[in-house]
Amino acid sequence: MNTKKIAGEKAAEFIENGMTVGLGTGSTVYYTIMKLAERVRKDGLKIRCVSTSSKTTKLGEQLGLEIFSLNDVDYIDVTIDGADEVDKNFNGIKGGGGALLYEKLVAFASKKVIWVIDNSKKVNKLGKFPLPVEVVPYAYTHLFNFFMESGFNPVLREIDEEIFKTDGGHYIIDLHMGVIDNPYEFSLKLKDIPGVVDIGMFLDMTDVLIVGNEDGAIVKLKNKE
Ligand SMILES: O=C[C@H](O)[C@H](O)[C@H](O)COP(=O)(O)O
Repeated sequence: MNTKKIAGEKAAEFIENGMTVGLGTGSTVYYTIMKLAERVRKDGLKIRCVSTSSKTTKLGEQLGLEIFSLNDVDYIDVTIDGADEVDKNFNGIKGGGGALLYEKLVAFASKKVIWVIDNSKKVNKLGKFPLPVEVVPYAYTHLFNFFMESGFNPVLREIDEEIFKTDGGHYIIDLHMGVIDNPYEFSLKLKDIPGVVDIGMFLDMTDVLIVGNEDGAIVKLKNKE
């Protein structure tokens, strides 16, 4: 049973004719994008999309979805995205695929944000998943050393022995922190460091969580059981 598919496809049901839709990045929202493209093709669903990464743009365009730049829309009705871990308050860590900055910008421009995850992503406290920090390349060695001295266990993200570069042209340093007891305080502290562009901690940004299970998708609304 593909629980990512179950969650991803369920989220597509939230999209209606005429909407501007934010398309997240990753292997779960992939199924949402596939389903939306099918509805566009078969049912004549009319939507405008805004993408959160070059990967998603490529996929969307291949499937015939109309992709607009974020600056060309006034707002986004609904954004659907994945997450790397999510706590009971719908706060989460994202950026495992490196798309955190654009994902956060798209989420910020959205009236509603839906996350699609499988059961394994639910946590009591954030921090098990390494926290991605997107940094300006000009200063990355200094930021790395600072994180090291602070005891944050930093790892510079590389792919095929090359430093990974985000769509925004930045680098990512993943912090292996363990449990983060006060995410709000820690988020402010990190974002205050010069050269930190953004971090993969998404606090109070998500309205609906869709969790894929073996026996179907569970839809949870924020602050309601
Ligand atoms: O940068 C990537 C994104 O934040 C993804 O949404 C996140 O990593 C979850 O991806 P997946 O659904 O593939 O686990």
